[in-house]
Amino acid sequence: MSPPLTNSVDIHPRPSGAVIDARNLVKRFDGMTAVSGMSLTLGAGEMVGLIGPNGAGKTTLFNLIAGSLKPTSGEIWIAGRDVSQDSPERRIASGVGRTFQIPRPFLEMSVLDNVLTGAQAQDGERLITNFLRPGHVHRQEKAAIEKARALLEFVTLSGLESQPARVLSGGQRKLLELARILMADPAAILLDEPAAGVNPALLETIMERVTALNAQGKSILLIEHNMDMVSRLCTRVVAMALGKPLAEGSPADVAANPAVIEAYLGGTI
Ligand SMILES: Nc1ncnc2c1ncn2[C@@H]1O[C@H](COP(=O)(O)OP(=O)(O)OP(=O)(O)O)[C@@H](O)[C@H]1O
Repeated sequence: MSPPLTNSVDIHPRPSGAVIDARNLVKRFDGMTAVSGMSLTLGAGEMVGLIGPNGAGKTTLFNLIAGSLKPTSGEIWIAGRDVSQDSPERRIASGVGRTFQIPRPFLEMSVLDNVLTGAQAQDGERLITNFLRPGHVHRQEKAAIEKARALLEFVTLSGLESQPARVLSGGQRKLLELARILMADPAAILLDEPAAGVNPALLETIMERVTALNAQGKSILLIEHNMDMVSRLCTRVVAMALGKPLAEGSPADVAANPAVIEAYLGGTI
């Protein structure tokens, strides 16, 4: 069972056991506060929905967890370690992968090569190893290609591996991005609106693949406006508004919460 949601200060002085533990995060941009005291935990194997009206601060929270933004204050712990000052690359190595609302693959690169860009830096990228141990480097590259192919099969894009990524539809690009982040074997995955702009058939595929990943033990934090998807996938939902937690509970309870309804109707923003 995960610790309850709270926005009080310094409630977890020690590691909490959660895969992701965001503590009292604040992010100010010039003249505006996008996240203003947000805490949440993601437990091992959990799939949690993060909802809230436009501008609530959900994507900014993802950016803080993934490390593309540094918090004004507050802490981010991943797998029991304070990563607040770590680079995005180190956070990937710590086990967090994130997707974007609008994926930006390398359009002229093949689908397979796009997936390979998600591999953690390999020895082959170090000149000295290339020179001293070419056989080892070759085996690593072969293993990476096999893994990328298996992931393309998992996301149902195998038939397109040699095509340039520009031929993919919006939904297929989301699946490609999922395969790319899986190359780094993340324990926790942050999905930013996987349903947005995706046709219904591919949406089912995305939902199935996300369910399969969770069944494999991946912890998943899902930003999504599609409440049907959230209700089908998540057992716990956190609602935020104005950069803060607003409600937490089962999808049905949160959707019926008057403060959440009010926030969506524009009452609190
Ligand atoms: N780099 C930035 N500079 C200035 N303001 C920003 C920046 N990034 C986000 N904001 C502002 O922070 C607030 C929260 O934005 P954010 O994108 O996190 O919300 P969101 O909940 O993800 O919204 P949506 O559901 O529309 O994607 C918004 O008012 C936004 O304009």
